[in-house]
Amino acid sequence: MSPEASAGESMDADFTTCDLYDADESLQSLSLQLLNLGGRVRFTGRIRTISCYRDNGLVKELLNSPGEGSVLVVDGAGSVDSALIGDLIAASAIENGWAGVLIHGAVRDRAELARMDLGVRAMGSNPRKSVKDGLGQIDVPVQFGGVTFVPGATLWSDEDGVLVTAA
Ligand SMILES: O=C([O-])CC(=O)C(=O)O
Repeated sequence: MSPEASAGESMDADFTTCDLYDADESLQSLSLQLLNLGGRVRFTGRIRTISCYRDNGLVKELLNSPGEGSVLVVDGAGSVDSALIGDLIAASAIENGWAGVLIHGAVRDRAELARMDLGVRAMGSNPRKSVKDGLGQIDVPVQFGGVTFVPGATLWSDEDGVLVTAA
């Protein structure tokens, strides 16, 4: 696929990360092996971010607002001690037009998430909920797995991995 074709990426996700990387080796590639847990394995969109720790108040709030095809990157500090989304929050993300959620942390309700039309990548799962105090930050650059995720950058995710436009 040509870089011109990739510039017109859309909801139908007509891309592969391997082709994108071959066309542009300046793309950042995530080394962290996040599991594909959503029903939509191939997804792309503009990045929004949240930084939080075992508190998903902001995640719930943001995914309940218009996503306009964006991908929410949640830096949960790599904690898998409690889940940052489950099927209810995922359902509100779909209703609000989000393309996907990529979590440096855990989810719950895996069986449901696998059936939902949403991109979901995370380190793993935990049935324990997070608190909802709303502590954390929205739309700040976050860094993990060798990638800097800047709000407004583009992310592509498929079976092979995750690419992000240069910071
Ligand atoms: O509410 C939560 O913290 C996560 C959850 O169970 C859901 O989204 O269904």
